[in-house]
Amino acid sequence: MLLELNGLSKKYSKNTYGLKDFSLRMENGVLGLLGPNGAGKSTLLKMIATISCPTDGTIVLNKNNVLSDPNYMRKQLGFLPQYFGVYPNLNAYEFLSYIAAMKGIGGKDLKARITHLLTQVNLLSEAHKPIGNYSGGMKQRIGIAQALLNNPKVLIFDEPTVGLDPVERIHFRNLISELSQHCIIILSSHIVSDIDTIADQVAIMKKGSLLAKDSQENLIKQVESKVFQTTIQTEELEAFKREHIIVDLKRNHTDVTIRFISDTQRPYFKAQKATLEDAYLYFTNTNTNQ
Ligand SMILES: Nc1ncnc2c1ncn2[C@@H]1O[C@H](COP(=O)(O)OP(=O)(O)OP(=O)(O)O)[C@@H](O)[C@H]1O
Repeated sequence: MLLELNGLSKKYSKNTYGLKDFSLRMENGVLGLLGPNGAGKSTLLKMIATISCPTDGTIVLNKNNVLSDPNYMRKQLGFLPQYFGVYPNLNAYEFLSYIAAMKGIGGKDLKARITHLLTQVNLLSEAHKPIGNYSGGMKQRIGIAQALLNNPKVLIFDEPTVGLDPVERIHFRNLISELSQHCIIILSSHIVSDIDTIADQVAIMKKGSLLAKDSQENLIKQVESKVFQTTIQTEELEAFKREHIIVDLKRNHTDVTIRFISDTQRPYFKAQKATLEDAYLYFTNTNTNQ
C-alpha cells in the first residue's frame, strides 16, 4: 500500500485552518501522529477516512485519487473515530453484525470472523452482554474490533488508547504490531508513550502544520545534545523557563532540579539521554511547566 497526501488543507472559516499545506507519504507500517490539542490530527484523519473533504490538496492511495473515487479508500479502510458511539441495547455480536451489514460484509464466515475479532480484543467472555453495561475501555475495544471487520489495508485510529488500562494498552500494541506487516496504520495521540513503542515513523503536528516526520531514532537524534539537567534556586525558575523548554522539574527545599531542552550548553548543565518525548517538546516548543 502507498498513501500520498499532497498539500492538504482544511479551511473551516475565514481565519480558521484545521490543517494547512500538509504533505506526507507512507507505505505499510505504523505512523504515529503526535500533536497537542487542536493540532489538526482529527481533521487530517477524517479527511483520509473520506468523512470530510479537504479545501485544497490531494489524497492518493496506490495511485488512485481518493477525492474523486472515495469508495476505493472505503473498501480497504478501517476507522476508529475519536468519539465512537455504540447502541447500548445491542450485545457485541449484534453490534458487530449490524456494522458489518452497513459495510456490506456478510457471508457464512461472518460469525466466525466476529468471534475471532472479539478474541483479539479480549471481549469474547462479555460478548453476550449489552454494550451499554461495558466500561469505557471495553467500548473502546469494541470500536477497535469494528474497525477490523473488513480486513482493512488502511487502518486509522484516532486516540485509540483513551480509556484503556495498562494491560489493555499492551494488548492493543501487540495487535497493532501483528497487523502492521500487511497494512498502513495511522494512530493519533497527544501522549508520547502511547506511540513510542509501536510507531515505525512519527509525525509531529502543531496548529495544522506538519513540523517533522521521521523514524523515532532520527527525531531523537535531532535533540541528542540539547537535553540537560541542572539545579537552580527556586527564585531563578521563572527566568529559566523563559529561556528553556522545561521537560520535568522536582522541587526541593530552596532549589529545583530541572530536566530541560536548550540550544546552548553551559558548564553547569549535565547532559541527559534524549527521548522521543524530548523531541516532541522540542519540535512543538512546549513547556510542560507553564
Ligand atoms: N468543525 C469544525 N469547525 C470549525 N473549526 C474546527 C472544526 N473542527 C476542528 N476545528 C478546529 O480545527 C483545529 C484542529 O482541530 P482538530 O480537532 O483536528 O485537532 P486535534 O489535533 O484532533 O485535537 P484534539 O487532540 O484536541 O482532538 C482546532 O483549532 C479546532 O478548533
